[in-house]
Amino acid sequence: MTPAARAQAAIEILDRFRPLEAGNEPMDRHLIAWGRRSRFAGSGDRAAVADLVYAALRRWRSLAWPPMAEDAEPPAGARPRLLALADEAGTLDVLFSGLGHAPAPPTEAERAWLALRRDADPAAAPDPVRFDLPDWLAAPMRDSLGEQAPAVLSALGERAPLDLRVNRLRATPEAARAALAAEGIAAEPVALAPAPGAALPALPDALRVTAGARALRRAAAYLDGSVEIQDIASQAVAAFADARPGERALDFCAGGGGKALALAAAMEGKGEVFAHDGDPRRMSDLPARAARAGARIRRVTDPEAAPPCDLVLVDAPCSGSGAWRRNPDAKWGFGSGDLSALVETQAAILDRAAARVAPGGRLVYATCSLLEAENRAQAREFAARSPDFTLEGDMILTPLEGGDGFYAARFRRL
Ligand SMILES: C[S@@+](CC[C@H](N)C(=O)[O-])C[C@H]1O[C@@H](n2cnc3c(N)ncnc32)[C@H](O)[C@@H]1O
Repeated sequence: MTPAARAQAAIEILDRFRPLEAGNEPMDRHLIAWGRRSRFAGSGDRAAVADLVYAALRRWRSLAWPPMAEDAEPPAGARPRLLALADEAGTLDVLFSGLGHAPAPPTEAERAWLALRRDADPAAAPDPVRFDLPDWLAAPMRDSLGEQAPAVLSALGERAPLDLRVNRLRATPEAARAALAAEGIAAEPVALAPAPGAALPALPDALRVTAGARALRRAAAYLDGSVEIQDIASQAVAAFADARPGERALDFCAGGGGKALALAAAMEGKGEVFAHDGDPRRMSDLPARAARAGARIRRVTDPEAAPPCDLVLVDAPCSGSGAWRRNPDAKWGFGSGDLSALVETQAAILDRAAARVAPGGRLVYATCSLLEAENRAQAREFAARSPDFTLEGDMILTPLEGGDGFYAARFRRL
């Protein structure tokens, strides 16, 4: 497919998706359905179309701002968003050529709108537009992020990097980098960038892929468990939990097991790691992942059956707002009722998980959220109703530190 035909495909996919309407299927299902309908599209085409679609979804509202006239609606549908992206990238005439399967060239009215857009001050847009959020969410997000809000929310509009955690049970960082390089994948050491005066965990095993990302899942270093795909903020949460060799750890919301695997590596294969999830099907890939990583992880369906643990990690179900640059479709369907329901679920999970912590042990609560209600407010309320736990410290990460947005609080049981 030509770049222009890919742009046309992205417009058609987005127009089926309709981001601001309720009850949408996740975008990855739309992309899979398009791939099935479009046998002519190779893997490079599919990746390029997905990139365009996600780029538009991240900035769905600000890309269509400003409207042509003060009292007019912003332009509707995917075409103006793709026009705006192409205009920003300087590829308008290449992508909107009207030749072959390309979208039609910009009309006079569209060119006039793009000129207006180029001259507009983005900071003059209303907050939900400027921050690319559903209307109701702009105020809670601003309250949660304070003066960092504009920078953090603008960073959520960028493509996320691809980070790896070198699995010390299988390889050293040097050996993993060499193995990746032999297959054309460049990966450089990467660290969190703390704000002045802030202390964040060191991540000696973190790498960032700088070239060859598409070959990763076929690379020997990935297939033999030398590296795991894991964002640096997610790695920082595992490091913050401070799992040590010989301990007994329980990952209470293990999902696919990314954090359980990181805990097992930090424990150097010594001790016990249990994994639990409210939906055990979420852990179905874990045995294969653990075998590949050389880690022993025992799945438990009933967490009450697990013995008291030195460390219980609650990587709670949450808005995912810290990772919306990866899943921008999720933010458009996220409602205020969803937030209240999550906050309630998180509190119930914390109470249940706390009962599995041995005296003197740690409870780590984490979310990939940027919202205060799911983060510090949740941790404060747990501390207030749990006299046998003390809050040792917490950590707030945003994309400004270089990874996804995450929160983690560590409590110690008396
Ligand atoms: C943020 S995800 C976990 C991601 C995982 N720890 C990782 O690093 O890949 C949250 C998980 O919590 C699980 N969950 C939801 N409700 C739960 C509950 N009541 N008890 C335990 N787990 C629950 C979800 O099924 C989901 O897999």
